[in-house]
Amino acid sequence: MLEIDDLSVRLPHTARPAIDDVSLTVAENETVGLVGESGSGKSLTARAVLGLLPKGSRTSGEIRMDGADVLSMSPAGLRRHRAHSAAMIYQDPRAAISPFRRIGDFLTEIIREELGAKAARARAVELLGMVGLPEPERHVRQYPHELSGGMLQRVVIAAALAGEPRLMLADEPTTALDVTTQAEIVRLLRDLRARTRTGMLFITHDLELASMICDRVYVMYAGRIMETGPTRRLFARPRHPYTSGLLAATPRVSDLGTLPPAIPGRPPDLLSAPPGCRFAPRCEHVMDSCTAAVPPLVDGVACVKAEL
Ligand SMILES: Nc1ncnc2c1ncn2[C@@H]1O[C@H](COP(=O)(O)OP(=O)(O)OP(=O)(O)O)[C@@H](O)[C@H]1O
Repeated sequence: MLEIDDLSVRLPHTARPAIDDVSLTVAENETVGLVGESGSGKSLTARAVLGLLPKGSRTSGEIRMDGADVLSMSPAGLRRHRAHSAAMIYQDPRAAISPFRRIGDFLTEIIREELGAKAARARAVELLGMVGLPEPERHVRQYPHELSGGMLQRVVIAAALAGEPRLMLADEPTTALDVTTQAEIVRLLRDLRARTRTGMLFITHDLELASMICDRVYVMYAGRIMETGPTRRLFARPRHPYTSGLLAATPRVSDLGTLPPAIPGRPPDLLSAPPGCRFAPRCEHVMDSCTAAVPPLVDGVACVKAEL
């Protein structure tokens, strides 16, 4: 359904591409994780899928949604694409909804023209029911400040579903919520996928969360895919030192009182381009050949050591 081929995106005044030769697919009814530390290029990848890259970006490669080339779509084509083929769920629901608009108006924004006011309102009530809100008839008349963060995130998900998109792009959809609400939203996304067959690209820095919901995972670092594979295999037997490092650094409640080992150092910013493997400066297994050339992704892993 979604096919990204060798996508590179370079932002103005930077030393290396923010997205560097990324290939990624999402099939119908599949949930795919895009995981990595802050600044690795996850959000930018989602924005590229929506045709929403920052001005002045230089792009190469291809993004196809059901065969249609996203990067060459007209403005009208892109509007249709964002409503009906790929819809975004953002991290912070309070930032996504204007505080001055009623929930019903927000929800019917993209369908009002097509359906007319009355049918759009009925659809808004139906959508709020779909995402498990208790009193849809009342909620459509309410303003955002009258709902909790978790309820508002359900509204944002309902809005994403309004145009019956084929694909949902969920960018850290639970990060702004407390843990109990996080679990509820993850459950909702899982249920919706079973009911609607919508594919999902689930973006997160949280590996545990990815393991709960994703069929496959791509691990991204400094704009490149370091490793990819089925979730279960990736977590049981990580092959890239970065994936192992991320897994080891994930805190677990059972390890009470001990801090997990963090990966030393920080990811490179866009003004530096370490030669060869981008992760080499932080890698405990680094060898001379690591800095000689960028290791290609072979058989799901981009690491010289994994090929030995
Ligand atoms: N509009 C923009 N202008 C300039 N630089 C940008 C812009 N958007 C993203 N970047 C830069 O591109 C890189 C990738 O950012 P991106 O937001 O995709 O990372 P991320 O993995 O989603 O991280 P986070 O979890 O912090 O959002 C970062 O270095 C970021 O500073």
